[in-house]
Amino acid sequence: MVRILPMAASSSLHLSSLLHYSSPSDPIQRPPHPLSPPSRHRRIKTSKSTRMEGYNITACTGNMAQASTAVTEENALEWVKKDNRRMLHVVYRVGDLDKTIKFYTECLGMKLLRKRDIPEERYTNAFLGYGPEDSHFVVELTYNYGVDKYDIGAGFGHFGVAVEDVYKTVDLIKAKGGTVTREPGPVKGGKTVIAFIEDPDGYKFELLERGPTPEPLCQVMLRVGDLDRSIEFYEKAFGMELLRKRDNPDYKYTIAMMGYGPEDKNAVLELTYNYDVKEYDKGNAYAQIAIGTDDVYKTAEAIKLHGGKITREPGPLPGISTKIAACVDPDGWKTVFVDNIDFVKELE
Ligand SMILES: C[C@@H](O)C(=O)SC[C@H](NC(=O)CC[C@H](N)C(=O)O)C(=O)NCC(=O)O
Repeated sequence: MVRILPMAASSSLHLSSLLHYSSPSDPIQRPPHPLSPPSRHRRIKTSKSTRMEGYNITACTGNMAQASTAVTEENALEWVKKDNRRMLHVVYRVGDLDKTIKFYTECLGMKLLRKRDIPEERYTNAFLGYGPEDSHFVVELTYNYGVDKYDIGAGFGHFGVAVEDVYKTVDLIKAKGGTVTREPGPVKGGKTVIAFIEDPDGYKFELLERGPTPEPLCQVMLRVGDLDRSIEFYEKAFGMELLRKRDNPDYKYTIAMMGYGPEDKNAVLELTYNYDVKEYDKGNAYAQIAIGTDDVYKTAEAIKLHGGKITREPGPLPGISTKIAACVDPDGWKTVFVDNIDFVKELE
């Protein structure tokens, strides 16, 4: 068994999760958006037509600087809400790609969408999900050669999968030898029928009983230390909506569903605050979510304006031309924004 140190994991993350973005550079005048974005964002824009005036405030001084900053912040907020955003995929590391692919396809009903091996960087990616990547939220598994075990930590919660019959799904998973950590039944303090299972690496999947849905892979649950701070960040810096907030005092937690459209049609980020828990160990297994944007440069500016920390300045990846920007939220959870046009070209 080989364990990797958090730092090693973090550097392999940069390579393995970013280098797969490769496509020709962004044209000056963009063609119509080829994605099928969520209902909220159907407007087609060009890079030039959305460019914001007064974005650079570094030349301003004194009161002027304050006035300019205020306007800029307003514009930034407006722009992130109008941007064509969608959760594209969630990236995490696994110790045995074939075992995980077998589990996700046979037990969870996902399809293997694509696989790519990067021998020079010693990793392989596999993309799996319930529909094509140009219109569905999917998982991006990373296998780093020779690394068969990771620490999932305590901050990562689970991935949510909507199924029509949780009991039947659990029976199937048991028959296939899968691990069920919470038997089917109504969620404590609520009515939704849920169950929890574990994949071969110990990542938890919550099965949620719902009617037919276009987006069965429906949640990424992360624990946060200050829910209001997180809600404000994801609203203002990321342009997400607070879709639902529910306090469960009997079980001492509050959840907030954040996303780019209604929960029944779009994958969402489920932020969980456990009373009095301010910090979590993040381990080295879970990596990040990727979100599509029409402009990584403005995305990064808006994140900075709202107190986010940019961990990779916006721009094309070296050697290839897909434009990305990366940041961490107030708890240190990472997100990569990917240029929408470049992302679609990658899939061609
Ligand atoms: C339907 C939707 O509201 C849920 O499924 S919430 C699931 C619920 N979440 C939590 O308890 C979060 C707090 C917990 N302390 C944590 O940090 O994970 C849950 O997991 N319920 C368990 C159950 O058995 O019902």
